[in-house]
Amino acid sequence: ENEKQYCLTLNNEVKCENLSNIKLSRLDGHESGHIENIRIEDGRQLEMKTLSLKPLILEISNFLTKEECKHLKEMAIEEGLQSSETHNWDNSNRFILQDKDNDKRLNLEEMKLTLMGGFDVHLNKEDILLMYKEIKIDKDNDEYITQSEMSSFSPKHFERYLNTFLKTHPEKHSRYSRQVWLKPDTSEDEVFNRIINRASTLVDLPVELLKLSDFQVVNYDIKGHYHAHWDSSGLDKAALCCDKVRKNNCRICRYMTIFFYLNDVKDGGGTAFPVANNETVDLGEITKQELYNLNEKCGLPGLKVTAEMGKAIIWYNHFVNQNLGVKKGEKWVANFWIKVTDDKEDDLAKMHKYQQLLSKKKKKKGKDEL
Ligand SMILES: O=C(O)CCC(=O)C(=O)O
Ligand SMILES: [Fe+2]
Repeated sequence: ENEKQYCLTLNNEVKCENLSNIKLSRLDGHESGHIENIRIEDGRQLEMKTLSLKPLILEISNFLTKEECKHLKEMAIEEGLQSSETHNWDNSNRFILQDKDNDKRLNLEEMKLTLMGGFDVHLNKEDILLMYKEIKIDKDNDEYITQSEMSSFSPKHFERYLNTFLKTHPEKHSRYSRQVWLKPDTSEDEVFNRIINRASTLVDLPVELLKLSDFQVVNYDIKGHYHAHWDSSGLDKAALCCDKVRKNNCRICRYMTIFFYLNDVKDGGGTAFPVANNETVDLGEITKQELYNLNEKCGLPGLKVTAEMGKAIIWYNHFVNQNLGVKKGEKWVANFWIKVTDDKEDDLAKMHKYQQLLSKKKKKKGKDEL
C-alpha cells in the first residue's frame, strides 16, 4: 500500500506515482510510410513518418530549427571535439588471436578478424597482404601466420603499422569522425534544455530520464563514416549496465536513440539501416556478407535516411545501423542515447532524486529573480 512514490516531469508537469504504475513508454508503429501530425511546444505542426516497423524507426523533419542546429554545433565546438575511437588503442586487451579452426596459425580471414577486434579496422585481403609485406611477418609467403612467425610481433607492432596505414585510408576506420559529449544533466543552456524537453514530449519519456542520458555531437569530414554497429549492447551478456559499474566488461544499455541531423550534407552522409524493414534478421548472414561494411557494400539492402538539417529520427535499439560516408561537404549530427538499465527501481530512484534537484534549483532561481 505505502509503496514508494517517484516524481517525474513530462510535458512540464511533475507527477508522482507508484513504482508499479510507471511504465517505460514506447511509441506505436504504423505501416511504413504512415504519417502522423504532431504539434510541438512552439506551436509548429510537424509530421512523424514511420520509416520501418522492424525495428521501429520514425522520422520527424524540421524537429530542430536552423538556429537550434547551429547552436548545438557551436556548443560542440566550444566544448571541443575529439577524434572518435570506438576502442582504446592503449590497452591491447582486445587483441585476441582469432584462430577459429584451431590449426595454430592464422589464415587471412582469421587475421582480419583479429585486427578488427583489436583495433577497430576493416581490412580486406589485399590490405592484409600489403601489411605482411611491409612488416615482413609472413616469412615464407604462404599467407598463413604461424606461431613462430608471430613470435617476434606484439600488438604494438600491428598498431604502429595500422596507425600509419589509416592516415592514408580513413575509410578503413570503423568510425571516422570527431565527437564531443554535451552534458544534459548539468547544462543550463536554454536552447539545449528546450530541445531536451521537446524530445521528452516526442518520445513520451520523462525529462529526468533524458537528462541522465548520453548526448553526443559528431562531426564528419570527407570520407567520414561509421560502419554498422549496435548503439546498445546485447542482452545476453552476463554483465551489468555500464551506469552501475564503470568496468571494462559492462554492457551499454541504451533503450532508444534520438538522432539529429544538424546540417545539410552536400553529397553523401546518409544513415543506413541494412536490416530495417525485415521480418527476420540473420546475424550470421550480416557478418558473412559484411553488410556492416559501407565501403564494400554501400549500405544495401535496407533503409537509407538522408541527412537534412533539423531532421530527427528515433528508433528503439537492438538492431544494426550503418551510414554511407560523406562525399562532399561535412556532416554534423547529434546522438541522444536514452539510457535505461535493467533495474527499474534504481533508475527511478536516480530520476526522482534528480527531479528534486531540478525543482530545488528552479525555486532558488525564482527567489533570486525577486
Ligand atoms: O552518422 C550517422 O548517420 C550514424 C551515427 C551513429 O550511428 C552513431 O554515432 O552511433
Ligand atoms: Fe549509432
